Amino acid sequence: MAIAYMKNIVKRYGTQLALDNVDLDIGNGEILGLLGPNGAGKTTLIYSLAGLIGIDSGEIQLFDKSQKGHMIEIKRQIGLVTQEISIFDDLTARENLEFFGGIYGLKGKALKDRVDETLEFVGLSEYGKRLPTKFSGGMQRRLNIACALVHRPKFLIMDEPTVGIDPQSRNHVLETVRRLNGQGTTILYTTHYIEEIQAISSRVVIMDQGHVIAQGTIDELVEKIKHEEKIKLEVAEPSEILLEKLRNLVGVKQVTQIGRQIQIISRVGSGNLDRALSIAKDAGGVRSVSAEKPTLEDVFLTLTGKQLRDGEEG
Ligand SMILES: Nc1ncnc2c1ncn2[C@@H]1O[C@H](COP(=O)(O)OP(=O)(O)OP(=O)(O)O)[C@@H](O)[C@H]1O
Repeated sequence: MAIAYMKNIVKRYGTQLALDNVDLDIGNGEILGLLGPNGAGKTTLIYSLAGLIGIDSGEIQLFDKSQKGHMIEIKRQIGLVTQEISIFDDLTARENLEFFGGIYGLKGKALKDRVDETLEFVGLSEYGKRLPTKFSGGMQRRLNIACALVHRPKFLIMDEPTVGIDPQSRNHVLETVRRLNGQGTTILYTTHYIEEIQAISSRVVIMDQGHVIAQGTIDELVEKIKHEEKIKLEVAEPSEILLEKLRNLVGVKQVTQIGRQIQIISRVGSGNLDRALSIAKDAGGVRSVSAEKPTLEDVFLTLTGKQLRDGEEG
């Protein structure tokens, strides 16, 4: 059963088409990983699903109800963790949660109990009386998540919740997502970190330029490019001429380079491993070579033509 359903969604900002006839179902109880390069339309999709921005056309349903006419009722069952940390610096962690719980109509003992539970859930019980300005980036992110959880939503939408945090806090966030899901919460999770998607998603949707271009389990997506292989070369002298020669080989779909490392996505059985090796030898020498099976990252690269973290640090 789908908990959320989007059909033919179109959203423009002026002349910029941000969502171009998007169809998407989110199944009850799944962790759906949403991947896409910068500007693909992920945040626009999330904001329209959460009812924060209007769409130009199409139909959105949540919990079997159309957004039109039922938004207040729907919003009570959604939690949204935004990319920017949206907490009050001059309120303690506990007061932040009391504020957000209050918005959802919680009060008295019910509110106190829920705040205690939520602080415990994100591992901040000992810090309830502290101001978030004294928190590390990871703790602030956890409080940000807690604020979206205090009313116990059935459906949690998370827009890059781990940006800029240390690995330990990231693991804590991922563990929180798993535990929530184990308790029955459906989660839509966007990130630029493919390893996070691999760690938690039951299904993945890849977007590019306002379109959903692929969806399925990780195995199903990798299956889509089973006719391709990944050749990795470490060359002595990388150059544009060398890259151009590799790109011109028949059957080659992608050539990317980072320093001396060159990665080639090529059709299986095209014989390009030997050809690439010989071209690279002539162009100054090869330090190492390997051929590997494609990964989710290669699916992304093949389908979008872009690295997942174009223009991003780390
Ligand atoms: N408020 C806005 N006004 C005008 N254009 C916008 C606005 N918000 C987004 N866009 C444009 O719409 C397109 C989709 O943007 P969106 O932020 O949804 O992408 P995204 O996949 O979330 O990107 P990122 O990974 O960088 O957050 C982009 O071309 C973006 O420049």
